Amino acid sequence: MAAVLRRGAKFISFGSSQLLPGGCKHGRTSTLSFFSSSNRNSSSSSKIKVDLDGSTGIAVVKFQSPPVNSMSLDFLTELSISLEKLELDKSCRGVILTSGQPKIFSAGLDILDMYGKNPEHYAEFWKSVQDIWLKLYSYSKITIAGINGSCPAGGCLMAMTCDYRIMADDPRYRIGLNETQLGIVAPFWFMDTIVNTVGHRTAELSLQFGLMYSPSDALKIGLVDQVVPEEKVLSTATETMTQFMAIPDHAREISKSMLRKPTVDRLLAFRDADTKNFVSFISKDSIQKSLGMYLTMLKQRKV
Ligand SMILES: CCCCC/C=C/C(=O)SCCNC(=O)CCNC(=O)[C@H](O)C(C)(C)COP(=O)(O)OP(=O)(O)OC[C@H]1O[C@@H](n2cnc3c(N)ncnc32)[C@H](O)[C@@H]1OP(=O)(O)O
Repeated sequence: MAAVLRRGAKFISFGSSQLLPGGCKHGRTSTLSFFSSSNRNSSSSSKIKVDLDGSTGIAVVKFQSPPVNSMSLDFLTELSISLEKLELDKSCRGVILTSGQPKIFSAGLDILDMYGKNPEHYAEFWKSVQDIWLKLYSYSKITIAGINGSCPAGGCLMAMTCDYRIMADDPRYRIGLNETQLGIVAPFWFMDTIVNTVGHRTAELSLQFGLMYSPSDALKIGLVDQVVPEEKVLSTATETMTQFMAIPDHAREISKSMLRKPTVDRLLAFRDADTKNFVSFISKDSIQKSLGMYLTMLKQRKV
């Protein structure tokens, strides 16, 4: 247990010194608004803001769940609904996922949804994690992640489901699947996703050590496709989207589907077993204790 905490503490101490600037303040806000005009269609639920430009067919989906865009059940549900609407909208051809929170793309799965709850809650939460992965990994439209901040664990998984990843060139930011550092194990479909992205050998090292990469290292191993100055993340994503859009949709879509279908089918085939595994694993006293200590450490490391 102490070893788990020490490993976790190492990541966290890297986090406080390298990932984030001092004095970072987080506001907790909630908004609900909707407007539409001839070419732009914006909607905003409390955690997800969608801005669809009808003239380009590009939708920007912005995470706005302070403080760190952690993927709670509510966040995942709202994101799933937004993505479903966009997929059905014929005027949308591509989606850019990015963050409206400074310095964070997403802190990954919300640990509070995996800690101190009952088995029914864990099952519901896990199904919503599976659902967002299934939706994004088999999404028919073009998806680009504009990674404008740190991106651990579930945040990295979400970015890896996209067709292309552009990361802000800030050496304090990190991206990777750090689960082992928390004393937990990424499920097989997280593993499949990183293997498909960076290759088997790199994924082996990455997963066992729970490595978190700087933008330049992530570029070297192919975890991200491009690193640009932070202020250019969105414009580069839009330019890249235009290049994808130059390809006939049906040919691109079928190619994507053929490449990804075996991985998607594997989770579909074992979805119930995967949920049971998660519930049983996360309910273990030792795992709950590790997560509790990790949460305490996150809170204590504040300056
Ligand atoms: C068994 C099956 C395996 C399932 C696979 C699991 C996948 C996962 O995604 S697990 C989650 C892994 N995520 C992390 O390890 C990230 C942890 N967070 C951080 O390292 C940092 O918070 C940060 C780098 C993302 C941002 O740092 P900073 O801007 O300094 O913000 P704070 O650390 O002060 O955090 C603010 C606030 O948010 C709480 N928090 C952070 N991450 C999470 C999270 N993933 N879930 C829930 N809550 C989180 C943190 O505790 C602070 O709370 P308060 O003290 O109440 O403000």
